Amino acid sequence: MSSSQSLEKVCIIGSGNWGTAVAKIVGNNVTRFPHIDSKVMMWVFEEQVDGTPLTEVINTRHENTKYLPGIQLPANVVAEPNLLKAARDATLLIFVLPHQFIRHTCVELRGHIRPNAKAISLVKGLDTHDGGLDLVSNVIADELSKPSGSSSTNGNGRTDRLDVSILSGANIANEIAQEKFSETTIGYRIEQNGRLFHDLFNTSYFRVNIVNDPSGVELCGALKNVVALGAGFVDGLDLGDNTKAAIIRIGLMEMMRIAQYVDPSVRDATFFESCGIADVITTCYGGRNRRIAEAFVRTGLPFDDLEKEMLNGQKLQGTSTCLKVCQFLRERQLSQEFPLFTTIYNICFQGLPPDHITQFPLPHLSKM
Ligand SMILES: NC(=O)C1=CN([C@@H]2O[C@H](COP(=O)(O)OP(=O)(O)OC[C@H]3O[C@@H](n4cnc5c(N)ncnc54)[C@H](O)[C@@H]3O)[C@@H](O)[C@H]2O)C=CC1
Ligand SMILES: O=C(CO)COP(=O)(O)O
Repeated sequence: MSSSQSLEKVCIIGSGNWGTAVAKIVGNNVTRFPHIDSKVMMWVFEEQVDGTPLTEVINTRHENTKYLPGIQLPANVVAEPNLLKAARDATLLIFVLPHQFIRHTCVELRGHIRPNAKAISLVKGLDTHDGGLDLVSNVIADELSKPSGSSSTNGNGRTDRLDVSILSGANIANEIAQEKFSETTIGYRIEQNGRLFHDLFNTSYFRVNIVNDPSGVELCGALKNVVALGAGFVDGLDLGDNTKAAIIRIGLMEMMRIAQYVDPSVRDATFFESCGIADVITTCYGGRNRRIAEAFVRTGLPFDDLEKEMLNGQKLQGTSTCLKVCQFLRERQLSQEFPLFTTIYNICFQGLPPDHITQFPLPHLSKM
């Protein structure tokens, strides 16, 4: 095997606001490691920007003018519109797409990734499966480890399950792209892979901590987006900081309990990592879910219209996560135990007036 074949090779699957900020970090970091190829492939869902393909804009200007304007990318980040071409040589796959695009992207990739590939998901959202909630990391592992045809191996020539770590934290992409200090959390199943991804992402301004609680890290990232909608309603109603702090506190308590219903192995301690309380706070102050929920109250327009008008192609993750989580709770007769999540759902989807955000009954304390 030649030395270039034995190098780890990185492919970033996604090129939105966070995907592009991450490309800057990873593109710079790989040049420090002799065992990692310095070329970083980035799959771009192709679109025209002022009449030019976005991939061409990125590869000539080294800037994603649509999703992360004003930030220079390292020249070793190569934008590629063909998914299979982007990922075919990669041993380190970084998934950073809005959650609604994950499954079909993985189905397209099935049978086309390297047998020794490892993955990490930066996606904050959830999927559904047979009436239950499915973690995005499971969707990625399931879809990319499924047998194709009757072969005893799967289409990628691998017999084992793809290992998928999780990265999630208080990480507003624009701030990190400007190298403002923040922390993040990697949840690993296989410690060696957690350490490998730690090295790929860690910088002086983006401090990575690794924990052996992948489901906890992932559920934090998905569920906090629902709490952020509640914070946006508070802002839209001009209710002030004490009310927002209450929403954050109650939201965190409900997140911890929902996580237990989804995966009882989730650890409470994970909620005190960057992926937990810190991400709830940052998203409830600076995130897109908060901003659109505030506009929902002030304008009365539907979320879909506001997303199109205000986000320039970026995607909201909170509303569809709220729908899936509250359906999961309802089917298990658990809604009454989660009054904040249920109220947010009723405001988003059932026409409940937003001022009900502070009018829900408190659950019995012994249940918290
Ligand atoms: N933006 C942020 O500050 C952060 C985002 N995240 C999470 O990262 C994930 C990705 O978010 P962003 O990078 O911000 O994306 P984004 O919301 O900025 O951009 C949307 C992306 O979806 C792509 N897209 C549109 N239609 C598609 C299709 N049919 N198939 C595949 N891709 C399609 C667009 O090309 C674009 O790259 C989300 O789960 C988000 O919650 C996590 C931390 C921070
Ligand atoms: O996840 C985020 C910050 O950690 C970004 O949240 P929004 O998607 O609400 O902008």
